[in-house]
Amino acid sequence: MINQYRIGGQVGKGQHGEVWLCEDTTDGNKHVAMKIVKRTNPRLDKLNMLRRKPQIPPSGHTPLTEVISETERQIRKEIAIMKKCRHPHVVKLLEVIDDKLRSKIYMVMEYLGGGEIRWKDENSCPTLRVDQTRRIFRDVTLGLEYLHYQGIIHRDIKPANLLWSSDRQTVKITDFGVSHFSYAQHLAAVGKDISKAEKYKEDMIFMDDSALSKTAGTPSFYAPEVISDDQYKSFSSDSLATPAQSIPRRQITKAIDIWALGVTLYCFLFGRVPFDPQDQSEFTLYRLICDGDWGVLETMGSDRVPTFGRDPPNTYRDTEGYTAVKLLGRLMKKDPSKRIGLDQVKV
Ligand SMILES: Nc1ncnc2c1ncn2[C@@H]1O[C@H](COP(=O)(O)OP(=O)(O)OP(=O)(O)O)[C@@H](O)[C@H]1O
Repeated sequence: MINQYRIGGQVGKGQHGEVWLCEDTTDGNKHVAMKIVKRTNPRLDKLNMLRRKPQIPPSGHTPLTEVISETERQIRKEIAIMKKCRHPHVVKLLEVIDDKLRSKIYMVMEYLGGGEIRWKDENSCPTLRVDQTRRIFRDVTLGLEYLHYQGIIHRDIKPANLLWSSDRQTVKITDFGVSHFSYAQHLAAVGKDISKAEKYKEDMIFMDDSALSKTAGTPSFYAPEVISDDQYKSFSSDSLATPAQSIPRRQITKAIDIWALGVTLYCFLFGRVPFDPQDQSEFTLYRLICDGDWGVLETMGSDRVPTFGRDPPNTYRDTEGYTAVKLLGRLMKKDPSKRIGLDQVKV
């Protein structure tokens, strides 16, 4: 037992901790999910320290106990972001238990008993019908629209982070492990001026937009602007003449989630990722994402709805295939400024 929660079986394991199914004995033994994370992870802490500059250096007044590890900082950020979220298509954080004695943090969340979305079979054929994909896509779009309105960039939208509710009627966005809260983006979303902002002052620790320039998420779902010049361009032949430092870094915005939503939709419709290098190398993957095109199979979904190809003629305008391929094209526009917005996606 941890407080009122009776621990059952393990449902998953992530980079930072394990997720367990629990019963809330004060609420009719209702199922909840508990993510148990250690406050420190020496291996990850060391790796992260190498990757980033400290954001808030401990001052002479900072007690030693307040100097938190990199792992704990990430967990606190994840918790702060989840606390902001109350939406039918975003996993709900119910409670946080801080166990200082065991140096652990327990995150109690609503239990999404339907598990991960199965979108391909062993032959990489799609397992979802087009109407099922449409429903899932609608749920994710609404959840993502809410996150962006809150100023949250998820940064790891992919099928594995979309879980079914127990009744399999609803899909919810989960895993805020690499998400970012930007006060500036929140104000922009609600149409306010940053200089007049007083609220959220306690979130200063999470507002450093420079952290956005660090690559995070899952490579197959990276948007072109996420692939930093030092990862791709500095190794490309052009860069022999142009040092990587001289190429300006592109701004990372919520548009990276829209791209990842496009890759996710592609996975659901075709049972494979749009950019899949034969040599399995990360460099080729980055090149394909930045400069390559994606293919369209003749049919989409397990019900094999015709697509009419990559650039279907207007005569197919009223078909589902035409609409889906056009939508994929607008979601996966290489230039983030030309990428479709969620308001148009909904239309
Ligand atoms: N609220 C939940 N309800 C049911 N299962 C969940 C819930 N949250 C997570 N899981 C399951 O537990 C697994 C581990 O989740 P967790 O978020 O810790 O790790 P992850 O998705 O691998 O991310 P990371 O390694 O970045 O922390 C997930 O794959 C998911 O299947």
